[in-house]
Amino acid sequence: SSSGLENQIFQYIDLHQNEFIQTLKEWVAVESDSIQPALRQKVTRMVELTADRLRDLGATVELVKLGSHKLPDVQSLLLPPLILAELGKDPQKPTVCFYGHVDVQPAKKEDGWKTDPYTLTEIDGNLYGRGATDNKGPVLAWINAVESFKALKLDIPVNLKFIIEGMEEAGSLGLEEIVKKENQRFFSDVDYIVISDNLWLSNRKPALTYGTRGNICFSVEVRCGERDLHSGSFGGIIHEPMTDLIALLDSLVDTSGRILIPGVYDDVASLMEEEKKLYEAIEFDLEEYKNNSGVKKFLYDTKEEILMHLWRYPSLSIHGIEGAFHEPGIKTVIPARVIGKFSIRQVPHMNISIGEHQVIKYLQDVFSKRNSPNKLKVSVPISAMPWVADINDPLYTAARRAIKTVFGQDPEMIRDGSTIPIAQTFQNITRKSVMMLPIGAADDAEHSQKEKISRHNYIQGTKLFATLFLEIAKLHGQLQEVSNTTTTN
Ligand SMILES: NCC(=O)N[C@@H](Cc1c[nH]cn1)C(=O)O
Ligand SMILES: [Zn+2]
Ligand SMILES: [Zn+2]
Repeated sequence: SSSGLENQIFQYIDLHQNEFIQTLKEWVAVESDSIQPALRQKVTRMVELTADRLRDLGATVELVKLGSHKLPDVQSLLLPPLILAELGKDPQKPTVCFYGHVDVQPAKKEDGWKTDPYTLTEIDGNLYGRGATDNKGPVLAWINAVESFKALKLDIPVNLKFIIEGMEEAGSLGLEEIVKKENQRFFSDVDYIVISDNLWLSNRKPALTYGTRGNICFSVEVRCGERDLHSGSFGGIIHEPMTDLIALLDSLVDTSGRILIPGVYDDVASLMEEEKKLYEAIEFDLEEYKNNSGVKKFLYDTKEEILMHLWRYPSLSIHGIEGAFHEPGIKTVIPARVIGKFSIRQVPHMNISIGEHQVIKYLQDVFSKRNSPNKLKVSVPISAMPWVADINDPLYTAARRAIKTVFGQDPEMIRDGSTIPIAQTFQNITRKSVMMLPIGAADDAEHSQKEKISRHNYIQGTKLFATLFLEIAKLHGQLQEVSNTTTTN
């Protein structure tokens, strides 16, 4: 149950919920899509808007330049700056660093959105819009929590640091380098790192996340010449790039979802009895999860198989083909150059460079059997490692307590099938405790056409973060007591 202090904060948050939603609306309105080069300025604008908000809280904000990156067919493109901010520097208090991103996946009304993706629209208690849950809503919930302490003139019981980026959806370009560079400075006094960039496993039951899959993204280019050709004039007499590419893509997975690339499963951690029991104990409504997807049948029928194939086995997804004619109507063309995009979600203990080599070799072998004179080029634009944390870390204890206070129930301890590129880097480089504390529900449709966060989750999520500050402070007090006792004995 909540304390008097918590009740005071919760009341403030409830009373100001429409203002919090208004700010989310303003943030969603910025088309901060980090994938499409033409929208890069909007990402930078979004980062600046976030920096303004942090300054309003009284934080010291540094905008770190990340340089530029090279995209195929595009002159080098400026990366949006990275926000490093801090609020409070009391040596008696623990320091919590929040990581989030304010860039979004691409979205167009024509993709099948019922509402304009960049106009946050409330329908039946749900706030629809691109970035509502991934990740603008959670970033703002954290900021709202801080703002609530400030507005009530309450002492924030922890020092806060913020690392907010604008390139997460494009693989967190430039971020790893900064984490390494800042390890002895920005991160030196950080005790805990909290990420809130994933979803619960259920539409209603809160969760705490201790692992994510990694990802290797591949681009496979097949080219026959410099320009597209008329299929009447050349169809039937040339090796078509698209035919080669479709054959290559079709050779990657079988109908049961098994990846066909030799060696891919070699390093996957073996399944121990104890781990198996973990999946059996998890509360997971398969029907609800299926309904959320809108898909009638999954590749597996049991909860245990589904969870294992989301969290502890790799998967291969084909995302798209650049250069293919995709508009409505018929265009009788043979595209000269097509680029297939797919990715492999990696799990412990798979290795990125081994995975890259296995895939490149396999594609070259399949291609060489086709006797095609076309040019094949395989590249790896981005990759990220899987991450698994120790759930016995005190940070998880604090979060469990905060969840119990706000939601009245214990969280489901989960892993996530998606990727937070920087999670493992944070853990490896800084050696600090890293935790993912989601506030979005399983039906939030991240990356999809009906992305949303519910009003309830956004507001309760704000309360959760405020409570987490208090729980971490309590925990730190206890930890100090323990270490004092140890030294005096
Ligand atoms: N909400 C986290 C998220 O969606 N992350 C992306 C990151 C990524 C991975 N590969 C390319 N981008 C995800 O797809 O998991
Ligand atoms: Zn995200
Ligand atoms: Zn995302």
